Amino acid sequence: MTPPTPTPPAVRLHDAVASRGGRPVLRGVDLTVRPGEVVALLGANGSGKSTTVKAVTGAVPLERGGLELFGTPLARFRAWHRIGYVPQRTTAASGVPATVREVVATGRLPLHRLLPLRRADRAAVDRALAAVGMLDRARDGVADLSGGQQQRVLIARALAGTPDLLIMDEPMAGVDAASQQVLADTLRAEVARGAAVLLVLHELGPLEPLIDRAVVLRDGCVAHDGPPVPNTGLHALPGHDHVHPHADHGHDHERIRGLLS
Ligand SMILES: Nc1ncnc2c1ncn2[C@@H]1O[C@H](COP(=O)(O)OP(=O)(O)OP(=O)(O)O)[C@@H](O)[C@H]1O
Repeated sequence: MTPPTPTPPAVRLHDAVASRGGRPVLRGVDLTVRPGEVVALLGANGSGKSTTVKAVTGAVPLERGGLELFGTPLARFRAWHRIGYVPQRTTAASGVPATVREVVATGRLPLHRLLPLRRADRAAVDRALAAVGMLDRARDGVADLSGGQQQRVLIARALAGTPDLLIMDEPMAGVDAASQQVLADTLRAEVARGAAVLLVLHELGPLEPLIDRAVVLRDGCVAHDGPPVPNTGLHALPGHDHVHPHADHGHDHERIRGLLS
């Protein structure tokens, strides 16, 4: 009997080299995210985190190396509806004359193209709004929301497409503690249904128990790829009692703490 074909990773970025504004930014990045896995991309300002996730969405071209999404090379990949992307927070939403529901409904566009929303689409939009606690604001204009609320709307837009890969660039930035907990619960549900999650973070915060792997960038290179590291500011939460299987790698931890400072 032939053994079952293993499920390919949701993301396989290998030896990625990319420039921005004519300057080299990624200098050989390897990054793999498997279904059901939550990977945090960490590193100092300017280390290349946003550029890496933009490369994963095909928005930043690679000069060397390769990208496969769900086992398909980027050049042949068409299943963009399988990916939900929440960009780094901007103020771009102010001035957009759309309601919360309209913005979240655009997350269904890749699935139903330009056809009118069907009942299943409307239900998915409602579910996504409820997941981020914004169902009661569905009719409000996005321009009238606070920055943190706009961020939740963008997260709901990504969730509405029930993606197999969810990519979020600093989803916690400017989000209060209660909303961070809402996001943590939402991500837990996404992972439970088998989604892969790639997060750009500065601190793990309430997401810490969900993170399977931390990838730390330094100057466009991967400086660490493994379990999240205690006491780096990532795990320095009160009451943190998570025990790591690699907790004996004291020297590694010292080194990684240095990388993040
Ligand atoms: N559109 C752009 N044009 C030119 N240079 C850019 C552009 N975007 C990013 N860069 C440069 O690329 C480098 C990496 O930026 P990137 O946004 O990937 O870093 P980051 O790790 O996400 O940083 P942060 O934590 O500050 O968000 C920086 O030196 C930045 O100045």
